[in-house]
Amino acid sequence: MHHLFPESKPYPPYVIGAVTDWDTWLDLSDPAGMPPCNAVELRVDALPASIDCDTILNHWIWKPVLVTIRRQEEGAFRPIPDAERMDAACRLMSRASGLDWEIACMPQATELLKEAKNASVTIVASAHFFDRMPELDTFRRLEEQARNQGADVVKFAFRLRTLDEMMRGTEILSHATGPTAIMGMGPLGPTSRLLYAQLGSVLVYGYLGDNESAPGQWPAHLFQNALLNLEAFRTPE
Ligand SMILES: O=C1C[C@@](O)(C(=O)O)C[C@@H](O)[C@@H]1O
Repeated sequence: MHHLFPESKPYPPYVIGAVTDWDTWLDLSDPAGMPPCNAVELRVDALPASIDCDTILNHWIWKPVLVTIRRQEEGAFRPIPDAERMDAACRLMSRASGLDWEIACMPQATELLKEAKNASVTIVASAHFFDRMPELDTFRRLEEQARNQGADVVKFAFRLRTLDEMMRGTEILSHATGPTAIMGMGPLGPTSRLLYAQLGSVLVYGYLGDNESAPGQWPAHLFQNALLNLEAFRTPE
């Protein structure tokens, strides 16, 4: 399988287009569609329970896919028991380029993560704070834990309320010990995403279709255009 960063070149950041509805996913199977992103995140937990892994695999798309089956405590659209999440991740990994797994659940998923590694599937190890911005120590501890357990990318999403909190995000990036993606949620989320992209966040999440997958995202095409228009991200001749 393809690694999410085929050239081991995470900068400029990859725009991830999050998909939360089946019709948008089906539209992506048209190769002429050209979704405005580098990779598509399929939020399996946002699809109706009637859409099983076989159906998803039968309608796979041509863009690199990051599979996410979010746990309830970190914002799932519908609750999925852990065993079922693990099973679905294992099946979908046969076609995926990346797998998002919560740092809190990594210790129970060592086999799954080992299989992802063996299949060169990028492991995005994540933690989400929908109502607060934790202290820097919390992020450092989570990052260390995630990297020790095989994370390729460590990803944090957090609710931002103040400029101080937004700046704390920049410290996460400056202290990072490997590829890191961070993003703010809430009213300051959109601004933070562009700022963090410029400061080295390796993934920028926007949405495809009509619905955000988290508060504070931009439509993916706006991110893509914005990044292409920033001189910092132009490839030197
Ligand atoms: O974890 C993340 C990041 C995210 O929560 C965001 O804030 O853009 C969006 C989710 O779809 C994704 O799984």
